[in-house]
Amino acid sequence: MTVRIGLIGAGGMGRAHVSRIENELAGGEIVAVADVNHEAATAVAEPLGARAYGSGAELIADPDVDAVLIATFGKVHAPDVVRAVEAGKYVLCEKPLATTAPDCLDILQAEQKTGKQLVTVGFMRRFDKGYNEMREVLTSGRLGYATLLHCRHRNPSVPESYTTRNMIDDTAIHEIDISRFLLGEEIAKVRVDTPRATSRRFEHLQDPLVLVATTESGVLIDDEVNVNIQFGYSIECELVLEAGTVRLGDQEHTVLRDESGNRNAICSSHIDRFHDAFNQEVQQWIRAVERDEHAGSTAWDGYAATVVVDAAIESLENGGREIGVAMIEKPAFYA
Ligand SMILES: NC(=O)c1ccc[n+]([C@@H]2O[C@H](COP(=O)([O-])OP(=O)(O)OC[C@H]3O[C@@H](n4cnc5c(N)ncnc54)[C@H](O)[C@@H]3O)[C@@H](O)[C@H]2O)c1
Ligand SMILES: O[C@H]1[C@H](O)[C@@H](O)[C@H](O)[C@@H](O)[C@H]1O
Repeated sequence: MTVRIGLIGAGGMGRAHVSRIENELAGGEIVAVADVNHEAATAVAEPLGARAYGSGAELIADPDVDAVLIATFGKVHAPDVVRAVEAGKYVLCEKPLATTAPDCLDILQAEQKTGKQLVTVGFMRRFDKGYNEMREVLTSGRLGYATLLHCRHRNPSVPESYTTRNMIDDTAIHEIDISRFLLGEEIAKVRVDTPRATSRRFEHLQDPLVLVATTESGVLIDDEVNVNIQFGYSIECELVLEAGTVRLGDQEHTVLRDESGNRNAICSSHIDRFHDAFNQEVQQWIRAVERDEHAGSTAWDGYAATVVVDAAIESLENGGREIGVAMIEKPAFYA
């Protein structure tokens, strides 16, 4: 069976997913594309012989769409996720699931009503080889339990429209999710530190930021979010255990050695750094939809990350005060 996929959001991420589904992965085809910018939808749809729509609602109602891939702006994800779920369609929604906890709760409620897990959140780092090896070191128990997790999320630059809030709800959300994935527990409290700002930023940005979070068992997580580092895209992570440490290895496949020394190439964005993880994520989702099964992170994971984002933003707005993360009790549906 070929899974007939409808894409909502024909921007950078949407087009990257179309390219992987059409050229690199098996088992899926794009049959419809929706974007509020109808021209953008048509430009992606036409070469594929797919239908173009001006809204997610029309695309979700199309009976030829088996499953929905959402790559619109985070703050507009929720209504389309709810519509897709109510239509009984599997949905892979780019991160964040939604930008507020109430929007995430609407999704959790809609999904539970169907009695079936239909929502996957695009936390693609969960498919990265390095993070999975780190997790294996922790779960094997051979180095004891975790005490600290050091993370760095560095982007070369961001557009002027990018806000300080986005540094948390769009960028740090990756570390919030991967910390939960690695450590297997929830984050209990968080604060945001604001060091001296770089001159290489737009004036309105508080860049860099450091999120300092503590998990339920007391593991301390520090996450440097630095979105104007200039030199490239650099994601680092080190887990400290009782009897050793494990960190993500070098991001590139080769190291060049010549008269200038040893060096490897620098990634330029999430597209090259997480190419394999994105492919794994989308391929596993397509295969799972074929089998009528859920794959990847759940709507609960989307909610759990967003409540930490909310607490971090509250901290930022209150001079870096530590804020407790207020979560609902996890429904048995997501156990
Ligand atoms: N996993 C990752 O590492 C990663 C990387 C980049 C972006 N993303 C996520 O992908 C999503 C899209 O990001 P992007 O960089 O492609 O943004 P983008 O601005 O390039 O594209 C977004 C598109 O959505 C369309 N759109 C906006 N609101 C809409 C609506 N209500 N209905 C239909 N179309 C609508 C816009 O017209 C635009 O074409 C975001 O959620 C972002 O966080 C994830
Ligand atoms: O590092 C990038 C960057 O911070 C983007 O703004 C975000 O949308 C991506 O998801 C992330 O991988």
